[in-house]
Amino acid sequence: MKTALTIAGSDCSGGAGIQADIKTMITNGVYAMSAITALTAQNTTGVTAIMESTPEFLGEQLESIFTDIYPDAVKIGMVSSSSLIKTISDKLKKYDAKNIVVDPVMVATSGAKLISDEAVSTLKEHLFPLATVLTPNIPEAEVLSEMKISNEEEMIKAAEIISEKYGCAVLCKGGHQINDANDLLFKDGTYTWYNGKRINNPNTHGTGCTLSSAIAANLAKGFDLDASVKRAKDYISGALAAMLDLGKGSGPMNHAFDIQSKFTKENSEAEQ
Ligand SMILES: Nc1ncnc2c1ncn2[C@@H]1O[C@H](COP(=O)(O)OP(=O)(O)OP(=O)(O)O)[C@@H](O)[C@H]1O
Ligand SMILES: Cc1ncc(COP(=O)(O)O)c(N)n1
Repeated sequence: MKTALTIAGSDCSGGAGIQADIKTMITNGVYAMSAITALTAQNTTGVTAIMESTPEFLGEQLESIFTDIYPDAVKIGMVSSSSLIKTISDKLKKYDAKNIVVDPVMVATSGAKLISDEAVSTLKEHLFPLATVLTPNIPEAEVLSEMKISNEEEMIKAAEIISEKYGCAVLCKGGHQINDANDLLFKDGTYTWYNGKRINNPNTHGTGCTLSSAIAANLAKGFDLDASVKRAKDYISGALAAMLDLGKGSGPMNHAFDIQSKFTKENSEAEQ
């Protein structure tokens, strides 16, 4: 069985972070492992507390993983401080990690800031150059390209700037309303659109985490980047279209939409 590792923060409410990543990796057919960068106390309405891992403890987690079950792909999500980012880049280099998907998580859907300003420059210097693909949303792509994005041409330009600056592919995600949930992959000087149909679902907590983990899982299985993005896009569309509605704020998606039918009959029997 192929294996994937998520290096990210825990979301105790289960919709984003490590929890979303593990659900996504399992349902995309790989064995999932996790190295936790921080514990968050959060739910669908917001983040109330963050407790970071120490760099030493994060380093120990990564040593345990890489010296035993080598990951075929690595996804990196919320990493809030420079020392944690440096620990990750040191270990990825030490173990020659492959298929690295970096989701530059900066702000949660609920509005909470998940990274310090100093850490953004450390991400750029130490982690982005190791990435196979970066997956910024539009606000993150604006920060990284230092330009405003208000149409598709500007999305292409921003992705090109980021790709050239860091020498990796860039998937600029269009979930933030510019178009119909169309994402742009800029790679090797050219671009491809991955068109999605906007699903009228207000519950989008964890979409970024889920998409990047689905890409990592498919890279782990041996698909190339284009095929992995296409498969990840199909997966997230299915998870959103399942219209799960939990919590008081922007709720989580149904990561298990594909296997849920197996349980539908017994769940409804149990409810009666
Ligand atoms: N309403 C929607 N319908 C269909 N696809 C969507 C919708 N919202 C987001 N997506 C898709 O979800 C993926 C994540 O995009 P988005 O821009 O929301 O990322 P993000 O902002 O990093 O996510 P997060 O909300 O987790 O921070 C993209 O493939 C995007 O096109
Ligand atoms: C631990 C953790 N990692 C990432 C996110 C971003 O996800 P979203 O923007 O969908 O809330 C989050 N809320 N929590």
